Amino acid sequence: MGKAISLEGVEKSFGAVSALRNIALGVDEGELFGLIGADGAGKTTLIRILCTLLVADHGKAEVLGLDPVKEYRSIRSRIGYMPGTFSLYEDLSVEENLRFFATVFNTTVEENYELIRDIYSQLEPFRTRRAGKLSGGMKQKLALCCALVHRPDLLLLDEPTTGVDAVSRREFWEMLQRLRTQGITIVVSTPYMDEASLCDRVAFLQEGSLLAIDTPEGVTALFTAPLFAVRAREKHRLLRELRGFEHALSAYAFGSSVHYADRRAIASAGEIKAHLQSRGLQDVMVEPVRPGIEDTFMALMKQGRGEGDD
Ligand SMILES: Nc1ncnc2c1ncn2[C@@H]1O[C@H](COP(=O)(O)OP(=O)(O)OP(=O)(O)O)[C@@H](O)[C@H]1O
Repeated sequence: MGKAISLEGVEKSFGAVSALRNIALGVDEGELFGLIGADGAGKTTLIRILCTLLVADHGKAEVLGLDPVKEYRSIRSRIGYMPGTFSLYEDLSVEENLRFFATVFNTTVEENYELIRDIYSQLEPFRTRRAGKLSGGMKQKLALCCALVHRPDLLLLDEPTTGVDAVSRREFWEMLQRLRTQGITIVVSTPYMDEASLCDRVAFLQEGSLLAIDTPEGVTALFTAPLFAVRAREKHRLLRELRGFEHALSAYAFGSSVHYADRRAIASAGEIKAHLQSRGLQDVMVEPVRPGIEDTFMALMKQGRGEGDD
């Protein structure tokens, strides 16, 4: 299988800020690839380099086998890009926006209708409505249609689900899964760690550095410490006590419980419970849990900040 994207030693700085440091990654054709990272991690910078809107300071980049500097025109005609902020014409209707993007790419909505039919059918009832008057979820769907209308080989989506409600978020990912089966390579950035598990592979970025790149299962396998879900009546105190426990590797709030990782190879729930009770905590419950992708990201972030097990 060919590579849709290949980066080696890519660097980008803005003044004193290193937005990307020594990035090496490859994305296979047909992959659904996630770029996961918090605000400021470098996701937007990376996507802008891939869609030829920014030039890297150093390193080698290839997009669809082409050079983003010398062959930016060819790349632009073969990619679909959805920026993080709403970029459509708010004064044009749904239908007019779509026709506009089709015309810019020398095609027609009819020519590639099959590709967008699923998504566009949900927008059809609002086709004469101005884009600016659509709900957040509907705006995202229209932006996706506009990015797809010329049947790109590579789709670059910058935080498409940020600020979108949970139902629209799920629907959006279902759309991406369907698009992948149509042979389109998709790179999608997100600050939501739970979305990582929906990708074929993910790259995890922190402060411009790549901390891990693997399948969701591969990332999860990096977490090897004994892990427990712990509850008690006073959650804040529980967190403090767990962090202060002499064997603690880490403890962080996780939904309604606290996930506690122990730095020893083997640790027992009974011992941790007894310790917390001896510290005066009430209604303590401790049970072993399997690490998920979010646990691994939390651990990688901690190591990335130099707070790893020392
Ligand atoms: N044009 C610019 N001028 C100066 N600094 C910039 C510029 N663009 C990005 N940065 C800085 O580079 C770093 C990476 O930013 P980037 O936008 O790529 O991160 P991100 O992961 O996309 O996060 P966000 O969700 O906030 O967009 C940040 O520290 C940001 O402030």
